[in-house]
Amino acid sequence: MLLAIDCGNTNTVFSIWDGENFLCTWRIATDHKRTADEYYVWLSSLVQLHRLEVTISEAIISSTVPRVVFNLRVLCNRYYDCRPYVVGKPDCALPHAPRVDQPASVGPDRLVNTHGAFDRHGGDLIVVDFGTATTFDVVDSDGAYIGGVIAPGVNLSLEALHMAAAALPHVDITLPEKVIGTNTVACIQSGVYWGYIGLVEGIVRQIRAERDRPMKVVATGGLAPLFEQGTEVFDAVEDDLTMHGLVLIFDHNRRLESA
Ligand SMILES: Nc1ncnc2c1ncn2[C@@H]1O[C@H](COP(=O)(O)OP(=O)(O)O)[C@@H](O)[C@H]1O
Ligand SMILES: CC(C)(COP(=O)(O)O)[C@@H](O)C(=O)NCCC(=O)O
Ligand SMILES: [K+]
Repeated sequence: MLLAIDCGNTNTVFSIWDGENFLCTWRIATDHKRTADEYYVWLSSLVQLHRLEVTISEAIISSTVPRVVFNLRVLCNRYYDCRPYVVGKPDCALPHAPRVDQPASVGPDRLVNTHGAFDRHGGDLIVVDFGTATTFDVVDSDGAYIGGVIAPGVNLSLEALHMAAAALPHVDITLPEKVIGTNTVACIQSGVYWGYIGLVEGIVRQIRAERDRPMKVVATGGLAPLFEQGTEVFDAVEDDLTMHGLVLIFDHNRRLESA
């Protein structure tokens, strides 16, 4: 079975793929100080709790946080006796090479997302991922990542308002009932929610104009379903897009090795 690990700046997601299905998906806060032993204790107790029959013998990692990769590699070597593929490293091949100024500096999560989305939807896509940052990744007709947009994430924007303005509390994002807020919390929620809807719709419109062709929009990330309620701009919302991309990239490398 394959252990697929997607490490973002806020959360790290672990999924186990049995060749046909994901048996489980679990999240842990990203923390570069976490050791291989700590990951293993956490993972194996969840496996036990869910009474899963699991034998991990292969692994693939995508990480936007370079320092966590060392301990994740140790986890795979020590406890699962395997050498993981790490997306973005030279020994992990990609089916579609990115066409940008510095391919090596593209966030691996973005490359994984574009592979997952291209496989499901074909070319000329915009992939929107609501993570710590909100990213827009443009996929060409042949599946290559050709650039995109990085905007501050929803929770970062809320946190920045709270940090910079003495009278503004920390609030959580929700779908506001109205645009005009009648108290401080409602005003902030409206500004971030509808501001974000405007950001997403505006960027999508401008990307389509720049590319001058029809493009599908696929959204992913924990907050995608919330934003889907306020706009018609998404053609699909898929919470397993990154994991799907990781499985595809893993299979591609396996095929290359056995060829
Ligand atoms: N369902 C959700 N509801 C509210 N906030 C969420 C949800 N899912 C994720 N978040 C928040 O969105 C932010 C980005 O989360 P995540 O997608 O895990 O980011 P990353 O991939 O950068 O680690 C985090 O602040 C997280 O707490
Ligand atoms: C843009 C990101 C911070 C998004 O990370 P995330 O929100 O998933 O934690 C990450 O993809 C990254 O560090 N990218 C490197 C720069 C680039 O993609 O061009
Ligand atoms: K992201």
